[in-house]
Amino acid sequence: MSGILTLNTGSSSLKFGLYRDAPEPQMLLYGQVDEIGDNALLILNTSEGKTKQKVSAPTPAAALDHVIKALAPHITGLPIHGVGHRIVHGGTDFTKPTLLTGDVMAALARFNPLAPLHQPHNLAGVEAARAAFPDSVQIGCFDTAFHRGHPWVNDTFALPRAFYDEGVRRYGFHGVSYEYITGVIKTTYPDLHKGRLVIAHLGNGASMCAITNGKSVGSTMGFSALDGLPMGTRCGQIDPGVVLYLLTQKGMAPLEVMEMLYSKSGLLGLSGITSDMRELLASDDPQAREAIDYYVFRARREIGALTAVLGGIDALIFCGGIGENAAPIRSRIVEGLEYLNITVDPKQNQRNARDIGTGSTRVMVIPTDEERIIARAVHAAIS
Ligand SMILES: Nc1ncnc2c1ncn2[C@@H]1O[C@H](COP(=O)(O)OP(=O)(O)O)[C@@H](O)[C@H]1O
Ligand SMILES: CC(=O)OP(=O)(O)O
Ligand SMILES: [Mg+2]
Repeated sequence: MSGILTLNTGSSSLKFGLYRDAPEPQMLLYGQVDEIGDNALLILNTSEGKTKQKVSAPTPAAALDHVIKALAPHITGLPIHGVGHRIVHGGTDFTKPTLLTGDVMAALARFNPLAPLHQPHNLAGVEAARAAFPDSVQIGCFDTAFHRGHPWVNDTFALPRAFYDEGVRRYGFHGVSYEYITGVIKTTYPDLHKGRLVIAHLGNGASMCAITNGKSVGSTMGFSALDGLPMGTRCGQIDPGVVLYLLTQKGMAPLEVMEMLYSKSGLLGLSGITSDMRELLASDDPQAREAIDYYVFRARREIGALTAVLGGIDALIFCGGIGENAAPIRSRIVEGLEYLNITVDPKQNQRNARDIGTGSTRVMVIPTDEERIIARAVHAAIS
């Protein structure tokens, strides 16, 4: 009997899952360390219920130490043979789950500047897991991999050609989540699988993906995880002229601009209050309302754009923390999409039901499960 651990290490949270190895890995527990820092919170969900514990975890490695302590009683007799990691950026080369050797880690570290909120933390999680479980293999699953078959026109920017060749192109992210949702569609609704899907992954980070025949043909995220929809703290689509203005006219330093675009913009920047959609929905502050107005407007606009890429739409699928739970956001996004036969039933929407649509285009809510995709990849690697 062996165990599989999955890790999704971010700048402010570390999510983990423990599985018993099997062709369809069996989840034993899952949890997360939130707000990595001196006042972090370790949440553990087991068959016996949920526990929460304040911990001091100034770094992702320190957070992993707490996770390992919490796992100890659950992994006696279940040696961890493989640890699977969500790695946000795999560039053009890493198109499938990969053994994270020293050479691969060095190659992946080159993408740190392209995903500064994610990649360095993802890689730190790998090193911490390697040290904690020296007998295990480390497997990386890449958020960019699902998008690698994009048609060229969806991958390129209209810059001098040499930049595309050196890797300045639209990669697309959240691929592990899109792979999971596409898999659910394939097994549960085989007819729909052949159709034209727009999946909206609306979490802290957010993107949408256009899929046909189970393959990604377009995504709102591009070269970095900044592009496309506005997010918790990231700006989403922006005219590059704004960045030039900030640098050349306002005299902002490049790192200052980066910090602003990644960590001070999006819902947080517009509302001036919070990046958390729950708090914004509960607030009657006019700026909170405007932040939501912009979020909804951009989401609706991108559904239209991706529908154009697909030449029509058969299903719109919501996932991610906001997509799965925020009924008022879903109903506002679809307002005005009647022309695409997208309408929702208010009661079904309120219940976060799987099928919430009333028109000929299906509208669905499917909880994503990135950890399961990672656990399956580890199973394949260790069997
Ligand atoms: N019931 C809810 N209503 C509205 N928003 C919610 C609800 N539950 C979670 N969210 C939002 O989901 C977002 C986090 O999404 P999640 O997918 O968990 O993030 P991450 O990208 O870190 O995995 C936050 O903005 C949070 O407010
Ligand atoms: C790529 C990305 O934005 O990831 P997350 O949603 O985990 O921040
Ligand atoms: Mg997420």
